[in-house]
Amino acid sequence: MGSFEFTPSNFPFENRNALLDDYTPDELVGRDEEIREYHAALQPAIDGSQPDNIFLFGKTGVGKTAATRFLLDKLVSGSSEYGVNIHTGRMNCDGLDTSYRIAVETVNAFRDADQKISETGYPRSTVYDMMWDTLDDLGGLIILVLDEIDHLQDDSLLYQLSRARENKELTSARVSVVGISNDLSYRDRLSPKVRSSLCERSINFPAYTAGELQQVLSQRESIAFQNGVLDDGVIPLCSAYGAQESGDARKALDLLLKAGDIAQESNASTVTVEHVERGRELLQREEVTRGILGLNDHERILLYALSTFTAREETPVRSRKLYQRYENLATNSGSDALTSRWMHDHLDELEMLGLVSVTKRNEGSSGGQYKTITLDQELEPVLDALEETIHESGVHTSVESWL
Ligand SMILES: Nc1ncnc2c1ncn2[C@@H]1O[C@H](COP(=O)(O)OP(=O)(O)OP(=O)(O)O)[C@@H](O)[C@H]1O
Repeated sequence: MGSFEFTPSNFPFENRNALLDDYTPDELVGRDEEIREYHAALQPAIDGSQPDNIFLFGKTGVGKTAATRFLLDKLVSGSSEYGVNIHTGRMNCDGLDTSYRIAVETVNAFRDADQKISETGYPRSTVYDMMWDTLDDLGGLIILVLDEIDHLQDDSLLYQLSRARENKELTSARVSVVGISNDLSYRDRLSPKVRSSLCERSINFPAYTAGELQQVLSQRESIAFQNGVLDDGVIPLCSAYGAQESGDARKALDLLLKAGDIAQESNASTVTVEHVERGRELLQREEVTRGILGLNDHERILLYALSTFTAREETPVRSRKLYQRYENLATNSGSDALTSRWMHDHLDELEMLGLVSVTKRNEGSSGGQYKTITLDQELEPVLDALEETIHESGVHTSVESWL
């Protein structure tokens, strides 16, 4: 047995942390147009006036948060240089999903440690009053960034903020809101008044192209890796996969990190395209397992039913046939099958998780519509993950006859 002592072994990395999600590079590449637009929208702040509210939208991993961090850091350092009073507060609405909680967080973000308030126990109007007082005490311009704003269950705070000056709640401070969302339908769900206020300036962050991802990854290469350790094809391949997977820079960076880790574990002398391919396989497996772990028993049985068709190369399968098999497996495992209506709703969820793909088809001259379904992942990792999670339900024994 080896000694298992820990000794530094950085190869192939120079600074592995530069590939982690919380790292913001000094310059952002591949987002010139969006950053120019965002910069212009924030420019009034440095001139001493209030910028419009800004709404940033685009799919996950396209640089919305990174661009915000980057520009607000520059704005705050500019404000001290030019003597303008600017404060910024950033909150993620994923953990703070009501106006009440955001208001408490806003109070606490700007108060000294001994003045912070508890998260519960006040009427909402009291919390709002404390928030107005806190903001007015700061004075000047306050930029509130609400990341994942679509998690906010009510729009009371957004509404109140849009009227705060008009209602004389704020007299010395002005607040601009930056809302960030990857839910493209969020804007349409807002009341017209809140929508027109929040979305005074909307900036779309499109998916990265493979070329833009190459710029992002090459910039990180120089910080994260030792000189010359990446084989030529590594960055183009990670970028191509990232572009294929919804143009997500996070995924492309994760893949580059995984390839580096695999090269390190196998004591290779360079990072190769084979390490990238192996890394991709492992990441896909992890993603499939994570998605399946979050499903309930019936969703897993449904996925199992679809896997049996996939194993026999009988996909795309019509929803009626899939439902029959799901019903069979559920009954055999001793649980009552849910309705076909349930199945249709949950197929949409499985599709959003990237596990299945659903296609609507027309019946032809009779004019009816039906759906066909295929598994959107490799069969083997899906079955592995299902088997890990489905033992107790009794489906496992009944499914084998179908495979
Ligand atoms: N143009 C870029 N240059 C360098 N790194 C980038 C760039 N765009 C994104 N990244 C990096 O990719 C990762 C994801 O980016 P970011 O968090 O900004 O995405 P997002 O659009 O806010 O996604 P989400 O909606 O999931 O929060 C981060 O690690 C970020 O540093």
